[in-house]
Amino acid sequence: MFDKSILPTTPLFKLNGVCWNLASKDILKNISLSLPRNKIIGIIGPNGAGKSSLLKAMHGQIKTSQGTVDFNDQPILQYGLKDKAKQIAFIEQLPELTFDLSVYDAVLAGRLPYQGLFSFSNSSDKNRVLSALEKMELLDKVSQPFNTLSGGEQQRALIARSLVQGATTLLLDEPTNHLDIRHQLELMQTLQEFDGSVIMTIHDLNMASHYCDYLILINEGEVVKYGEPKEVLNAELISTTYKVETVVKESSLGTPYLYFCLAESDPINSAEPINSAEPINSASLLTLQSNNND
Ligand SMILES: Nc1ncnc2c1ncn2[C@@H]1O[C@H](COP(=O)(O)OP(=O)(O)OP(=O)(O)O)[C@@H](O)[C@H]1O
Repeated sequence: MFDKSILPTTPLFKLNGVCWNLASKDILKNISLSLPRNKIIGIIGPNGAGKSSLLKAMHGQIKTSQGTVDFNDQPILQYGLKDKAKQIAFIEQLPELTFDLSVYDAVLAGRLPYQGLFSFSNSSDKNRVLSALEKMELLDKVSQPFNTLSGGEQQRALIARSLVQGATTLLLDEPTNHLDIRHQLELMQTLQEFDGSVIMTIHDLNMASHYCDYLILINEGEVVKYGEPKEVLNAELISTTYKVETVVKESSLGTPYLYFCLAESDPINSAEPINSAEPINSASLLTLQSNNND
């Protein structure tokens, strides 16, 4: 659980001059960031920019070449595995997950950090698992093999495991990957309702604009811009970083909405917008969300 002695104003993560060099390649270059708690923060940038590497550095999965990563005012590399797992859940991209377990057992695995060498799960663990599955609307799948769930259901089961783990910080690597638009919206809504902090890599800039409180735009291992979506999703910055023509409009909710095309075409009138089709028209988005709540 979150350590109550930590002041709410203490950054969740503080990165100071983080560099990661591997085989003479600079994968992360001098990254300094101070990230607030209880927000949804999106890491955006082109393929190979270093988004997943940054997420792994925050989780202490890689030993950076220079600089420090502090989580709740303590170096992430000093956390023991169990202690870290009680606070942070790292959810990788789905294709790498091959649980040969039932949904129940996959979620119960979230209690491992709380168990001793010879202790087994008890009735309170069972209640936690069932309550998390209920929250994620997966109670009817409890005995189903995890591998047979749809991508969206697997993501929800992994979030249930994070809840059972007691983690108040979720680090997610491209959680919307492989999900159809409805499941993407459902997942983002679940993350909005999560009672804690969420940091995720995400490719869909319009989805990021709509759901993230802050964005970190990175390119070639460097932070290009960090701030609120309206500061980061600037046509010039996005055009330069992604090497596409970009036009930014304002959605009816006041968030940036971006149109793209390859250089020298007109982004709005060109035939094929490359990411989410026609405005993630906020009205229809909200209609869908409110339908889900019925
Ligand atoms: N373990 C590794 N060994 C060698 N190179 C690596 C390793 N991890 C990452 N890289 C390289 O670092 C760069 C950044 O990779 P990373 O996966 O962080 O990018 P990304 O922004 O998440 O990309 P994508 O959007 O394609 O998932 C890439 O050039 C990648 O090949």
